[in-house]
Amino acid sequence: MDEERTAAWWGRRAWELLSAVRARAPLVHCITNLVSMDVAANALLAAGASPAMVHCLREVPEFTPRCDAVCVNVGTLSEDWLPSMRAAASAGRPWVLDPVAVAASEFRMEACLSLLALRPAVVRGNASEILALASRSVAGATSTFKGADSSHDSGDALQDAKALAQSTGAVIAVSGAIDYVTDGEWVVGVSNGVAMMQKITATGCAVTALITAFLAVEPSDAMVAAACALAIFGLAGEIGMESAKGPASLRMHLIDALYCLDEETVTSRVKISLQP
Ligand SMILES: Nc1ncnc2c1ncn2[C@@H]1O[C@H](COP(=O)(O)OP(=O)(O)O)[C@@H](O)[C@H]1O
Ligand SMILES: Cc1ncsc1CCOP(=O)(O)O
Ligand SMILES: [Mg+2]
Repeated sequence: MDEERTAAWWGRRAWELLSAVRARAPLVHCITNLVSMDVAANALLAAGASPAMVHCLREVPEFTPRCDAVCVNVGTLSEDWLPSMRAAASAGRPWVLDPVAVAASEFRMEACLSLLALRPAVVRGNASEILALASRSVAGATSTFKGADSSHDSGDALQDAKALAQSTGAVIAVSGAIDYVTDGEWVVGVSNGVAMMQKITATGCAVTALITAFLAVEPSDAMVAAACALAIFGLAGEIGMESAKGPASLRMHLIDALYCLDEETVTSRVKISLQP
């Protein structure tokens, strides 16, 4: 990174990218899980993007090339959907992979490894998912099994995330209390967000969809797109939490906050920093 990326620089970039999403309304093709479809589509709409949940294989060759970016999420994977995911990932659009519960089964692990080979621009997972994926892609990495929720802190997965980025060429984003984003060389940390976000199902899936929208407007810098989307989503969670009584109302207030974010709030409250 040749320019000095201060906190103020990141705040301005986050605002520029959110503004670009609002101005351009990128069409985001999501093949995402059944749990997340509603919240991911609503998060994309609130941010200014245009979501389309399309998973029929026969539609992919016609539809995906018309989209600005693709989000592939294996949360409710089926044998029918995997060919659609592979076709959408191969359509030449920038795309993001969410390896939900990748260690749940050998079928899911093999599916994720085959998708990784199709070169996603970004992989966003929680720490347990990134550790599990790295354990099968990177020599020397180890993992313990868990489902869709993380049983690790994001920092636990940082070294494996760097190795995974180096071996795949993808930017790896590990979410958690601090979100880490790495291209295998540089690491940035994003400290926006509130712990209650883990108590709403599919917040991870929603932020992966948001990363896809940011990638659509910043395809040449996946690391900046991912870090800014994570910060914007976390900031919406912080503002939403000011009015929320629990997970259900946080879900509503987070989406409202995402819709209402303004320049002053974004530039003063985004917390992204280069990690040593
Ligand atoms: N302890 C935490 N503090 C603040 N934000 C968090 C925390 N845990 C998760 N988040 C945020 O919640 C969102 C979903 O992340 P996470 O729960 O790790 O994903 P997943 O739902 O895939 O397990 C991200 O935006 C992340 O930054
Ligand atoms: C609970 C669950 N089961 C299959 S997909 C899914 C949602 C996972 O969402 P997230 O990865 O954002 O926690
Ligand atoms: Mg997840």
